[in-house]
Amino acid sequence: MLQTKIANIKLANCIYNASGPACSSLEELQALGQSAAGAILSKSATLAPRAGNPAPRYVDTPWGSINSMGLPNKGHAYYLAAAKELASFQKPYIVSLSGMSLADNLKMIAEMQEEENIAAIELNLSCPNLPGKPQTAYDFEQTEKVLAAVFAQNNKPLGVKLPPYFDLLHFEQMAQILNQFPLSFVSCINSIGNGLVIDWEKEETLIRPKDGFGGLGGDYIKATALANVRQFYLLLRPEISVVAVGGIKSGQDAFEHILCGAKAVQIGTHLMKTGPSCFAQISAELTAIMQAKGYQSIEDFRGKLKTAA
Ligand SMILES: C=Cc1c(C(=O)O)[nH]c(=O)[nH]c1=O
Repeated sequence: MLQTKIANIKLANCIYNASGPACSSLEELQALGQSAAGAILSKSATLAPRAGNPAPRYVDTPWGSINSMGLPNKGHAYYLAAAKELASFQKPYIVSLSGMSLADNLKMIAEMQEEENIAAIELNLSCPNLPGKPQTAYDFEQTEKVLAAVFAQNNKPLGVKLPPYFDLLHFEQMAQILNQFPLSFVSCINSIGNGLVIDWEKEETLIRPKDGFGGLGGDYIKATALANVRQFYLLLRPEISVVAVGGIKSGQDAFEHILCGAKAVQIGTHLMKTGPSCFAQISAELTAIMQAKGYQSIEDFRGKLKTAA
């Protein structure tokens, strides 16, 4: 019922984890392997390990979450080595990369090429929490330059993690760039950058880094995520799959993203809040909705959102 394909990668279940929450250590990745998730996606890696920002740097809120983690990770070699350990789960292992420079990204991508247990690379062009570093994907010229350099050397299935866009012209400009490259997928969206959540009783910010400014996830961002999924589904070549992430905590949320055109959906904040059992929860809810509507597979309704009459 829930099987899908991202480019030529088969997933038995179209629901898996978003990069970031609960996917930094081998133990966390193995827990994802043991769960109902259809794939395993790592925390974005840099060339060398990083400690990230001082805590509190991630906080759950009633409407979702706010984070300014600062890209803490165990370094790309760790996630490369993890590939062999995760092969026994027989589900695609995708490595997320977020190098501090184009040179770092190219070096990490080159080292990933020969590892057959890495199904794909998700190149993160949208980390909002590196002080002094703008989100690459908000700079269209730089994005084109990065993708040209990446595809001059990459032969593995590769997609990009995009930030949310809010201007219809930006969707068109970005799609025009992305359509030039042999991308396997785009993952929409990363957190909405630089939100601010306050504890009014203590009269202070919830998180410490960047004076409390951080990426928003969860209910706050679902409507924006749906819009980005829909726009890129309509504007990108059909060979480029759209993977949805943003505000998915139920089968209904997953159904809505697939209706907008998503080939697969990723779970971030809800995974942080409820743990890897969320994949079985959301899978069961989505299956029930599909059965109630008479759909056998996600292709029966994917992308078929109607505009109000
Ligand atoms: C890779 C860094 C990211 C981070 C982070 O490590 O601060 N948080 C996000 O919400 N999105 C990111 O892409």
